[in-house]
Amino acid sequence: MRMPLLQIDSLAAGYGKRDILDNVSCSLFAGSLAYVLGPCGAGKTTLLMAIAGLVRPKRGVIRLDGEDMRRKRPADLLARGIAYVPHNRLLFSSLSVRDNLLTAVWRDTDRPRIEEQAERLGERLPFLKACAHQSAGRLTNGERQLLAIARALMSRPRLLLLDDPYDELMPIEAERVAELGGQLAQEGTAVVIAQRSATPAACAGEHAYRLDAGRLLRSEAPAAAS
Ligand SMILES: Nc1ncnc2c1ncn2[C@@H]1O[C@H](COP(=O)(O)OP(=O)(O)OP(=O)(O)O)[C@@H](O)[C@H]1O
Repeated sequence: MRMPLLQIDSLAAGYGKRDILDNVSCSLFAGSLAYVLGPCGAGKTTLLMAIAGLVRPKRGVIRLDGEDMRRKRPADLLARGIAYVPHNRLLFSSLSVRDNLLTAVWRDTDRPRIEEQAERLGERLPFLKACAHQSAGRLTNGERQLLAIARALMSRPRLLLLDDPYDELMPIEAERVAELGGQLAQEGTAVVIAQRSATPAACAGEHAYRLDAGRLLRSEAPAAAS
């Protein structure tokens, strides 16, 4: 039987004594695109951060390729293929586009591989090359979001977690981000997109979950692009 890339069983997580996630279970296969929907404060960020090792689970198990990830540090999880793109993108506005991309590189020991990946991303997202020496602060919101995703892709993740990626984007920018998520999934990356509600940028036919009072429920597929 095919093993899920990510398997979450009975996960509880939160802050201090307060549980935000309660008994969350789901699984995700390589090459799938999943949406986690929920209103402000539902716990979407908490869930993605727990998967990325940035919030410690209180109970339950998170497995990657069947291996328990609970005690792994965020850097280990990154090395194992989990990349998280935060809600506010966390770019360095005064640094160039290229330098923002290279902030993803922790060790400079494999320069040809780093250059090769930066080149590949530049072919996929031409503005990365065209604006390489421009400061990230001068990019549009859509470009900033794509740069944040490209930075995460520098580590060639198998699981990409996008936290509210369509926030403050114009519809055409949101479509480009959605298109990139779809392409990555088709190429074999598992992509999770957390957002407040189904939007036109979210495509039909994908896995959709809803966070409700700390529980993760299967939801109707988000509306088709219009
Ligand atoms: N570091 C923290 N310490 C304490 N409480 C927190 C912390 N981070 C988030 N919370 C609380 O946890 C709850 C869930 O927050 P979370 O950011 O996971 O929700 P969300 O669904 O991502 O919301 P949004 O759509 O606004 O980003 C909220 O009540 C929030 O106030």
